[in-house]
Order: sequence, then structure tokens, then C-alpha cells
Amino acid sequence: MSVLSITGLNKQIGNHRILKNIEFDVKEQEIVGFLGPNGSGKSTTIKCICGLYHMTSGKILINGADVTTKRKEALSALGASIESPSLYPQLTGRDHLKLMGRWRKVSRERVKEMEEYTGLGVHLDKLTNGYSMGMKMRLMLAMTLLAKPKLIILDEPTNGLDPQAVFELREQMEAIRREGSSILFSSHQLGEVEKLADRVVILDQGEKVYDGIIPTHLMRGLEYHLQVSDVQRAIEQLSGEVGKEIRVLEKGDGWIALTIESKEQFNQMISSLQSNQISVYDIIKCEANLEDFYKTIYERSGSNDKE
Ligand SMILES: Nc1ncnc2c1ncn2[C@@H]1O[C@H](COP(=O)(O)OP(=O)(O)OP(=O)(O)O)[C@@H](O)[C@H]1O
Repeated sequence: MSVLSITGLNKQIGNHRILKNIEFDVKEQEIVGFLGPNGSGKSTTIKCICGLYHMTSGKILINGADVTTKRKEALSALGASIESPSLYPQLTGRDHLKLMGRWRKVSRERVKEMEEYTGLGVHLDKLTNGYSMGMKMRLMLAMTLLAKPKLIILDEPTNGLDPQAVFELREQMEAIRREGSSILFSSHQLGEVEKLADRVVILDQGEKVYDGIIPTHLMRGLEYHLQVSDVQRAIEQLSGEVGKEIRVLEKGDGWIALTIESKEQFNQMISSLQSNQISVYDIIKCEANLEDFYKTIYERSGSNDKE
């Protein structure tokens, strides 16, 4: 079952159609990256999911419950950190967890568990106005997780975090998944999304322009371009044996492109070509990444032609 299901979501404010027929879902234990340039409609979508905005039309189900008609049930399955980190500067970390615990009606034991989870130690009893971004993020995550929601929404969770804190966040997101929750997170940090998400949904000017996995050949360093003596035989030899998504490159002169997923596969590819007397004249390891993918998507959706 989908933990989040959005169908035909439209949002109009005045004459401005902010969201145009958005549809996507998030499955159990999935981590989905929510991307798009400034003003593309990510926050508006998130606010509709959280019941903070009325939709003009459409349907949003959280864990099977309709956000409009079964609001309480739907929102009880949701934990969201949408204007992160929005903390009260004059309260301590522990105060925040206690307050949230009372509000979400969770046991004292669970609050204690999440106090531990923050890893904040003595800082838990200090005012949050002295916290670093990483500390704030850990507290926000603990507050979001307190009621064990099925769906967790994080708005730009990597914002302002240093590489170590991003690494920790990644570990925490994996742990959240293991405990049975799903995550939808928005971000502008494409490199991070590439590392964190199973799948991405991309909006552009209020429309969904992509929903799917990040193609392997667009991940950093996985695609190789090879110049070989016999393209046809090289493809026959390598297809199904090593490499994936083998294709002939238009630049001519015997160039093919293929995805290699490990060093072993790389070695296997070379020995397979050599043992079949196919010479390799040149090899280029491509540094394509999600940013390239992003550009491709926008070009395909014609966003540059729109106003
Ligand atoms: N309350 C509002 N009234 C009028 N227009 C709004 C309102 N809220 C958002 N918009 C418009 O809707 C569009 C989408 O905004 P939204 O904040 O959802 O984009 P976003 O993808 O989250 O952008 P960012 O990455 O900058 O956070 C923008 O053009 C914005 O100006």
C-alpha cells in the first residue's frame, strides 16, 4: 500500500495556478526526493499534504486516510518538519520533546527514547538558541519521529548542515526506513538527493515533470565511454554479460557507452573484449550526475520556453 497517494492535485490562488494536476505516491519504507527550482510548487504541495492549505481539487491519502475527510486520522500518520528548524529559542531541547510528546499524546517512555535518540547529551537541557544547525536538525528529527509516523516529510533537511551532519542525517534516514516509515524530502542539494533518495519526483512551474529512479548511468562515475575496433561485436559480446544500457554514441568512430557497477565488472568487460580480439583504443569515465539529469528533464519539459 502507498503511504502517501496524491491524485489530481490542483491549487489556485487568485488567477495563479500554482499546482497543476499533481499525481505521485510514496510507498512503504521508500525515501523519495522532491525536487524542483524555486517557485516550482514543492512547499505548496507539502502544505497541502500537511493539511495547511486547502486544495482547489484533488485527493491526498496518508496511510489510506483522506486528508480532507479524515483529517485527524490522516495527520496522525504524519510527522513533518516543514520550516526547519523552527524551534523556540527560549526552550531547551528536552522542553521541545516534552511539549511535542504531550501534543501527540505519546508515552513518557517514548519521549525518553527520543531524548536518547537525539544524542544531544548535556545539550538537551540547554536553550536551543545556542544549538548548531546539526543539533537543531537532530532535535527536529526526534520531534518528527516521536509519534512513530508512517510518513515523514522533511523540507530541505540538508540546508545549512556541514558534511558530517549530512552524513549523520543519511544514517538517520536509513534507520527511520528500517523502523518502517517512509520519507518524502525536498531539497536543492542535488548531490545529496542522489545519495539519499530511492526515487525522485521533480516539479517545474507547478507540474510534475519526472517521477522515477535516478538512472544509473547518470550517477557519478558509473558510465564509461569506450572506443572499440568493432562496435557491433563489442555490443554482442557485452550485452547481458557485463554492463547495462549499452548504446552506440553518435560521435562515431566506434564509440559505445555502457554502465559499469563495480571494478570486477570493469575487469570482466576488458578481458571479454580482449579475448574476442576486440581492441579498446580509448576509455573515458564520465562524471555525469543528477545535475545533468535535472537539466535534461527541464529541456525535455520545455521549461526554458515557458514564461
Ligand atoms: N500564499 C500564496 N499566495 C500567492 N502565491 C503563492 C502563495 N504561496 C506560494 N505562491 C506561489 O506559488 C508558487 C510556488 O511556490 P512554492 O513556495 O510552493 O515553491 P517551492 O518549489 O517550494 O519554492 P522554493 O524552492 O523556493 O521553496 C510560486 O510562484 C509562489 O510565488
